[in-house]
Amino acid sequence: AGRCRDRGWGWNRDQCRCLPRRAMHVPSAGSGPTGLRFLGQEEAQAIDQELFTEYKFSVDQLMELAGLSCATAIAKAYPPSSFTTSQPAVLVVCGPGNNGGDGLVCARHLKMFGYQPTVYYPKRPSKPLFEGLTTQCKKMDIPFLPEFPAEAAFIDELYGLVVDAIFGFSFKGAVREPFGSILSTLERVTVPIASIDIPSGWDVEKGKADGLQPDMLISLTAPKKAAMHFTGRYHFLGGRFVPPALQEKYALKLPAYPGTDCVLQLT
Ligand SMILES: NC(=O)C1=CN([C@@H]2O[C@H](COP(=O)(O)OP(=O)(O)OC[C@H]3O[C@@H](n4cnc5c(N)ncnc54)[C@H](O)[C@@H]3O)[C@@H](O)[C@H]2O)[C@H](O)CC1
Ligand SMILES: [K+]
Repeated sequence: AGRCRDRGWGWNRDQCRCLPRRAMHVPSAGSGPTGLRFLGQEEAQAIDQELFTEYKFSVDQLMELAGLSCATAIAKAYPPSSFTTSQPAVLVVCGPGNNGGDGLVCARHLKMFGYQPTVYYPKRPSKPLFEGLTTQCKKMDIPFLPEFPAEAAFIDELYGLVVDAIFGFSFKGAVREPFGSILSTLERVTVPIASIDIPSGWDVEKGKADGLQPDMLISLTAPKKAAMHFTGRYHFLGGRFVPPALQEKYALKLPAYPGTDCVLQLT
């Protein structure tokens, strides 16, 4: 089981054993077991835009629901009692866009749920939304790291989980600094990584075979095509805010969320 934590290895639920990730089954078509659709990058952005322009949601409304979904999914997969560190310490790494905003909301809810989150947020947009979310975290006594840990081993020692909120569905091209160095350190950590919406550094449609291999993926609204290449243990769907007419327009075929839950476990 120790090998399962090694980079390049993961738990295969079908065969109930650890396997090299490259040997695992990768679905080939554009739809998953429930028939739900995997979105392309432009389609994900179009749905996002329509939620704001046609359906009149505000970004902070949807971000709050997205971040709450992420914290809820994390609490289901990694309850505080499962941490081997003295405290349920979580490192939340936030990027410069809305994916990073989801990370800040997630950190705040994790704190409410009894975790000890620490945020690293190197590129902060000077917009009231992100400034407000940062202040909310600070006023909840969530520490912000001035520098990223230089060694993956420091992260393994101090934290039981890393939340990857660096890039979401708008990521394009080669990773620019400082995120290239951050991602190469994260690729070497052995504690589980939970990625929000897309494993950061992955092409939104094609994935990245030699990139970050998170243990958990929380797809928001609907999984993007990259999710077909996800081989970690937990895949959750969150962001239960898409009105039925919009679900129908984009033929999302979302599975039914259980009761009043804001997340649904896909695998
Ligand atoms: N409808 C929904 O499901 C909602 C999802 N949310 C979350 O929002 C992100 C998408 O947010 P967006 O701001 O459009 O983009 P990103 O966060 O993915 O990143 C943009 C940010 O990153 C920079 N960037 C892009 N490519 C690179 C690169 N190669 N190197 C370095 N930097 C790069 C870019 O300049 C921008 O600054 C979605 O995934 C969800 O997580 C909303 O919270 C709610 C609605
Ligand atoms: K991410």
